[in-house]
Amino acid sequence: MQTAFAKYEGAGNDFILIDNREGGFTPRAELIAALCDRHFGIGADGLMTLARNAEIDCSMRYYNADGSEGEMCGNGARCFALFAEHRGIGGETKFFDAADGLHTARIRRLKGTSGEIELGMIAVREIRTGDGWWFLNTGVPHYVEFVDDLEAVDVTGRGRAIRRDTARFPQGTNVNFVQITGDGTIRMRTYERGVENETLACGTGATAAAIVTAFARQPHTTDFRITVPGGALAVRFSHEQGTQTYTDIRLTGPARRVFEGVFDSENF
Ligand SMILES: N[C@H](CCC[C@H](N)C(=O)O)C(=O)O
Repeated sequence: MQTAFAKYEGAGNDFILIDNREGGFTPRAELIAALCDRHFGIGADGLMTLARNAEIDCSMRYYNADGSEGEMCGNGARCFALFAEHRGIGGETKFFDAADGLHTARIRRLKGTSGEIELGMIAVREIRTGDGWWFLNTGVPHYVEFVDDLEAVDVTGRGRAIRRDTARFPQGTNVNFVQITGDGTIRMRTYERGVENETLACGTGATAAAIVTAFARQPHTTDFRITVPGGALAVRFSHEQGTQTYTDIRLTGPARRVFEGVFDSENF
């Protein structure tokens, strides 16, 4: 069967988007893994489907490059909102759900096939702390550790070991290494669960890193600029001092359509 797709990226985190309003695409794990393969497929960190929703603009479902389902993807959801815009779905603010709950995304700027998208994230109400690490859920699980020299970190090696530490993190975890560069400015690198490698950016990871930086190091800062290998993201939120609750979390950053095409599932 022939299926139309579009390829998007957000700060170098790249995705295959499928408009599945007619329901013709069945998201089988092996097919998704084959499509995301960078040598034998289209190549992507993940795949998202857009489906109808009777109450809001549409529904997003996210699958990692290995075919596993993730509850949420911050960069993916910004690309998803731009994809919805390109398909004429919803207004300037899009309302959609992902497996972690309801989201809004505001299209802040459009230029050619690119845009700047501000995405509402689910609230964070709990941060676990261990010896030199923090763990929280910003839609998917994230481990955060501060480092002095980001370039020197073996992100893949250390990321893989922490990701597989199911005694501490039963559902596995994404792993973020964060270097603080100033008040409200950080740099980070992420090892992604489900991609099983370092990626160029991670939106839920940037959100987790900003919140942990505020929680552990900069209690009065609520607005962060985050530099990642693939670009820059911004995160801001509301916070009541002395609590672990972070609400009105907004992730802002770029999204871009790179190309469109058609694949034949029989070839995969
Ligand atoms: N790249 C994504 C995260 C994908 C989540 C996935 N790696 C998982 O934990 O299942 C982001 O921008 O937030």
